[in-house]
Amino acid sequence: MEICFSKYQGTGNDFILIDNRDNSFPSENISFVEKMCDRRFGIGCDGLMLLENEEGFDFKMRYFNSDGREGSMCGNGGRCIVAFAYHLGIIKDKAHFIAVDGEHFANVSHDDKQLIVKLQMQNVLEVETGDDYYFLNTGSPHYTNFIKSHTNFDTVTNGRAIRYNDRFKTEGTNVNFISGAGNQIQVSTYERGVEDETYSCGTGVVASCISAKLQFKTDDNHFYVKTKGGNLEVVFNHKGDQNFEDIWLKGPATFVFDGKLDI
Ligand SMILES: N[C@H](CCC[C@H](N)C(=O)O)C(=O)O
Repeated sequence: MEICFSKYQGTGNDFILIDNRDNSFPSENISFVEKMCDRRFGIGCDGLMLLENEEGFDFKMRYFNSDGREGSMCGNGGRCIVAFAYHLGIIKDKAHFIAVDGEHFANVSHDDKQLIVKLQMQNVLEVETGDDYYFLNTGSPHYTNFIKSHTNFDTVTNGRAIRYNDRFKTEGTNVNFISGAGNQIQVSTYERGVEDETYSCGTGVVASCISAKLQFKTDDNHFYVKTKGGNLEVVFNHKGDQNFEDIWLKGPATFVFDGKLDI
């Protein structure tokens, strides 16, 4: 069997995209998905996505972490699958799709050289606030904490210590480290399911902006975020307390190459 795929990246968070509208992809085969995602024995990516048909929507997004297991929502992945649907001609400049965490709207635009996708994320109704951390779900679970500077900061070692502590070792969590102030922050993320630092994490960036809003008590609802792989913007409506609505994640979603795999 031949599998056609496309590689995309959104601020360095990279994905394999497969048009599975005919349902031919062996998605139950965890070790096969894991191998496709492997950077040495496969194509290489942080996650793999299937674009499928769903009545009432432009498409359905199914997301797999690079460990081969179907995961929770992926913000950069959501932006990339919208770009993929745009290139396939399934959508024009607007998308309405369904993912594991519910329905999403998105808009596609261009800047001088790339495709920009703005994706609406689920509302956040609850933020756990600890002495030195926040913990919230933006489609995926995110632990966030603030550091003085990213210079010489070891995201992998520090992230792994939190992800595998007694609280999180079974279910796992993504862990974000935030530096900066006000509405301009830098974020690094240790991702569960990849079990490594990724260059950017969309749901993590959203969680970090909400945490920064609560931490810095700024009036701004428009955040500018630097990640290892590029810049993202987040806007939301803070309804008060822990209640955030109309959350949008915006940034480039870029086609890298197409390929074919014989299995
Ligand atoms: N990179 C993704 C997050 C994937 C979440 C996944 N690692 C998990 O929680 O299992 C993003 O852009 O939002």
